[in-house]
Amino acid sequence: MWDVIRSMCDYNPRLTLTLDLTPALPTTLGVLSKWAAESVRHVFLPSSTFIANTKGYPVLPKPTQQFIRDSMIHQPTIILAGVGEGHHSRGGEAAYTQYVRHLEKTSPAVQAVKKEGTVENFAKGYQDYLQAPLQPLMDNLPSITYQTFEQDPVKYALYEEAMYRAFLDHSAGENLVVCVAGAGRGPLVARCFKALNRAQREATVMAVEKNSNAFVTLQERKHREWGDSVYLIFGDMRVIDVPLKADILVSELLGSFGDNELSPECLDGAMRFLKLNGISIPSSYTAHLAPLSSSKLYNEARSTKNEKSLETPYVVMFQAVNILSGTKATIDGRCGPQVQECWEFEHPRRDAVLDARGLPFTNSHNARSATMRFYIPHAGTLHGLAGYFEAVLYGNVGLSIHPHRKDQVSKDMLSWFPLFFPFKVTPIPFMRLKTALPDENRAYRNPSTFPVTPSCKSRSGG
Ligand SMILES: C[S@@+](CC[C@H](N)C(=O)[O-])C[C@H]1O[C@@H](n2cnc3c(N)ncnc32)[C@H](O)[C@@H]1O
Repeated sequence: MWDVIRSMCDYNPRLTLTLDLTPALPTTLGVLSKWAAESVRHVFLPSSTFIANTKGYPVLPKPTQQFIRDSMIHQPTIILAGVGEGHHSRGGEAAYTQYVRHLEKTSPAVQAVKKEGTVENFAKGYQDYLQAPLQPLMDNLPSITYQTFEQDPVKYALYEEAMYRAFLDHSAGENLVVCVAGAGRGPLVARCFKALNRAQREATVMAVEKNSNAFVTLQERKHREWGDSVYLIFGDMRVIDVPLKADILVSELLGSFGDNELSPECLDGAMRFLKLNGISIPSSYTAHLAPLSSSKLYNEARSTKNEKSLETPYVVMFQAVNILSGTKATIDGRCGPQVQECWEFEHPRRDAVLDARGLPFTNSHNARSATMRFYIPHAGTLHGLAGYFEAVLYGNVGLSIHPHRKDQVSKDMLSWFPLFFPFKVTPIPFMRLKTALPDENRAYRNPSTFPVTPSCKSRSGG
């Protein structure tokens, strides 16, 4: 019914919902998650929905408690009714209000926003805010963007750990050569020296950067901090030459969807800097997708009035969204898990065919496509896809924004929000239980078969 009304109103952003919690909630909470993707402004909560606890105070049944806690992230107005009707011996207006406040305070989502150092706290004010992804190859990033990157302690700690472990895998007497490709203002160079110090290894470090503004900071840091232990090389890694071949190439050219800041293309050029048995940090990265319902994000994408606004991905800190797919793969193997991997890039490419300069002849090896089949357990409307990435830096040290694995791999990492790929076609309603994505929504790189073309400003709330 809601879908019919909002479709008739052409998704007018002034249309909002009030949920009436008078009837008992369904026992399967998955059915309710769809409301997370809608503009629920009010929740109507009559005293008759409450039950009495052992001391006679009004409390809510467990499923309703969880639903209210989850909904608190959207800051709905809770309308209490019938609080003077004497349904509970220890009732009264204050008891009901205090209980609702308690649910708000103990809501994990609200607590995460209040806790310093969490992504949710860092992203305050950026929830569901659409940003164009960065294009660090085409654009020279301003200093303020590098400053935002550098606020992420987790990313740099993991890079340091990866370098440290890679250094330990070389013997102490070796004079290593490390190349930091795309060094920005130098945070990875600084971490490289920390890792060398921890591992008690010696290395010559080269830092390559094509952004003249960032290069000035590198020069200043060389002068003040690093001295002759660093060679600074200005230019595009796809064309320049470096004085030494490296054992380890360190880069951070990753986008929220893995390759969308053109890491594969840039690293193809930089592989010339590596010794035959040299390694890359990261060694690989994968892109992941899930079907997404969010009338808020869909409306935001449409509202820019730009013809291409529904043909471009956006970096977004998701809040009012619902992933439509089921959390597990189906037993018969027909449908994969809730979030599925679509493709991978590895560095260095062992199978590469290269020209005399060590560069690939074409870029066709970086083209990717994928077909995925998702299990959709509950009816809902598909507005687009959620995109995530994971990267292996070295060994079992990695980076991840995959919703199920990020906390194990790189908890509280701030650098990347997910991507939202809106669908240009009218939102697709799923009425049946088992549905796969329609065929025309498969290919990522081909604008004619996929309503989204990758354009690459910001990766997170910066
Ligand atoms: C995402 S930033 C990371 C910077 C830095 N490593 C950090 O972690 O703060 C990527 C950097 O790579 C540089 N870059 C991108 N493509 C490049 C290329 N082809 N050659 C040289 N530098 C490049 C950009 O200018 C930018 O400074």
